[in-house]
Amino acid sequence: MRVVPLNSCDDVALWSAKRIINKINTFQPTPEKPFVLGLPTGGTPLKTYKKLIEFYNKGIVSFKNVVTFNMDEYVGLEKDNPQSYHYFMHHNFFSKIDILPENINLLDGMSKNHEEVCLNYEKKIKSYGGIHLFLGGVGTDGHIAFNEPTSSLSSRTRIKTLTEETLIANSRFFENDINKVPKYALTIGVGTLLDAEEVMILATGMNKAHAVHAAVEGSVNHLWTVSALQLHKKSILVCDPEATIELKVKTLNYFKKLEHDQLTTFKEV
Ligand SMILES: N[C@@H]1[C@@H](O)[C@H](O)[C@@H](COP(=O)(O)O)O[C@@H]1O
Repeated sequence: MRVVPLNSCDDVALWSAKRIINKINTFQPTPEKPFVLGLPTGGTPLKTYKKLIEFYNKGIVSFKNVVTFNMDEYVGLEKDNPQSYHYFMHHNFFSKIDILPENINLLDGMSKNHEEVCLNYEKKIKSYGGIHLFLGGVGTDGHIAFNEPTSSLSSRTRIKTLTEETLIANSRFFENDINKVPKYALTIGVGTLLDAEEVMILATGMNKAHAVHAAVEGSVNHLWTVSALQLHKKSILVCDPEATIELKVKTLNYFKKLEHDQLTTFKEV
């Protein structure tokens, strides 16, 4: 695992946006060979989306030949509900770039047949040959997407019941009323995430420190699904200083030195 300890959450946004852009531009996507990008919602990636939009406006990147798959969606929220992840993505990102509507994929939380929706999502990802880069955040309890503690580490896209901790954490988007937060969500599985060529998880703020510790220094286990990153060939965890406070000094220094050497020797993100 590569851990990238940066100086601020703004640096996390810039670094992650640059990495996405480098990946897309190096790939040189075409309509026949699109770049396939997995995307999250949440407060953490918002700044990355803003940076990507800035780079798009400057003509540094185009999303015309990019296909996206979002990680998850609440069950029972209409697409135009401001708390739905459909709304979040359109409002904060898709409406501000040149992505083609037919290239956007999100799970349908209003469907009558969740199983079929989830199965088709997996099939569609496969039909593109898999995801090139999956961007994600992490929950305070270490969940990735909505893979709550005890989710199978080989799970695929499916419906999940949200834990009380997640309901409480996400109630900030629902007038701080836990009863208004949907109890279920459709989510890609840990296995779906691990299939991506590269996984980049962002962690900012002190409330993510325990999750970062579990991901980097804990053992692989289903209570902290983010720890499954340890099984991935190319996973990157990009952190601000607050998110790394539970790491051992020795661990943190090792990764800081690696990144310093990377910058001075290879001059690349
Ligand atoms: N399903 C989402 C996750 O994908 C996200 O990573 C997490 C953390 O969100 P935030 O970045 O707002 O802390 O929240 C939700 O539970």
